[in-house]
Amino acid sequence: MADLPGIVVTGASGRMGQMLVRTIVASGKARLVGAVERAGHDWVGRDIGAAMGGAAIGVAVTDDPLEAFAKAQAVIDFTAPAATVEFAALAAQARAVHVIGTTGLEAAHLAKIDAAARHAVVVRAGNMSLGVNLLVRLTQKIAAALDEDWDVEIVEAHHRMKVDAPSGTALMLGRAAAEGRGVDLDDAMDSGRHGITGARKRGQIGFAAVRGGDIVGEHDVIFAADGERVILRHVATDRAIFARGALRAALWGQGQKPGQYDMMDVLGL
Ligand SMILES: NC(=O)c1ccc[n+]([C@@H]2O[C@H](COP(=O)([O-])OP(=O)(O)OC[C@H]3O[C@@H](n4cnc5c(N)ncnc54)[C@H](O)[C@@H]3O)[C@@H](O)[C@H]2O)c1
Ligand SMILES: O=C(O)C1=N[C@H](C(=O)O)CCC1
Repeated sequence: MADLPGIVVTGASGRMGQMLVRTIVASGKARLVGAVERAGHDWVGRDIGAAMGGAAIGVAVTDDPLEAFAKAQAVIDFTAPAATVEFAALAAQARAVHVIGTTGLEAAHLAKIDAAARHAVVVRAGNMSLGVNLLVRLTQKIAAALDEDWDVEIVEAHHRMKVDAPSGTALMLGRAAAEGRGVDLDDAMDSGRHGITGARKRGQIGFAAVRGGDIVGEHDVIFAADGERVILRHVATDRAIFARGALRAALWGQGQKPGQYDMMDVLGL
């Protein structure tokens, strides 16, 4: 047991944080050695198992990430952009693999993560599920096979608490479609249409976001031409798919060279 890689979960009280704690503890492949929450959170100081409403598991929630990371071989981080940037520097300092599931990261955040990845292994993906990563590959292949007579639209739906749009997954799918077409997503992207938009421009990749209820995550990639449509769809019904992917990434990252990786590397897709 003591030989198993030790993992710290950040944002441990969150929707994904709690799912990760359960997944790691049940896995038999890793040990939970730390649970981090933001300073002032009322779970700080409590046993994470008890705080989640179950039996105590001997890991107290802390607001001191560096102290927690120093004991770990990996950090799994599904929090928020500002926190993830801070954790990237600290995980690199502790030489722990940093698995980043946080979405909504902008260029300035990504630059700091790149800097951390010069010293440590970082695995980052907007979606850690096997199904979505397969869908990304399929999207790229279909986009490469079809010309711009086929309009690409990405429609995503998530729960009412989600704070970023388009979703990280939608951006992965959009990037895959752009790559397949040999264009830059920044040039082709059309997101958040409203008002008198004018007709759709040829070659655009459109994004639309639905937010409501407890939707875990749904993504359609629509290729629409005159007279026919091809629709690729992924429906997540359980956050465990993301947590399993993240744990797999944390284990895969052990012994890899410093650098930035994604779930395609982990899954060998
Ligand atoms: N990549 C994937 O597969 C995947 C899957 C699901 C969710 N996500 C992303 O993961 C992130 C979290 O999603 P969620 O639904 O769990 O959100 P959530 O709001 O339920 O949880 C986020 C947690 O992070 C904590 N946090 C924020 N700042 C912190 C800090 N400085 N230190 C420690 N903890 C801090 C919050 O207190 C909260 O408990 C989002 O960006 C979401 O889009 C990614
Ligand atoms: O619940 C979320 O938030 C999710 N975020 C990721 C995204 O932005 O694509 C993955 C799906 C769930």
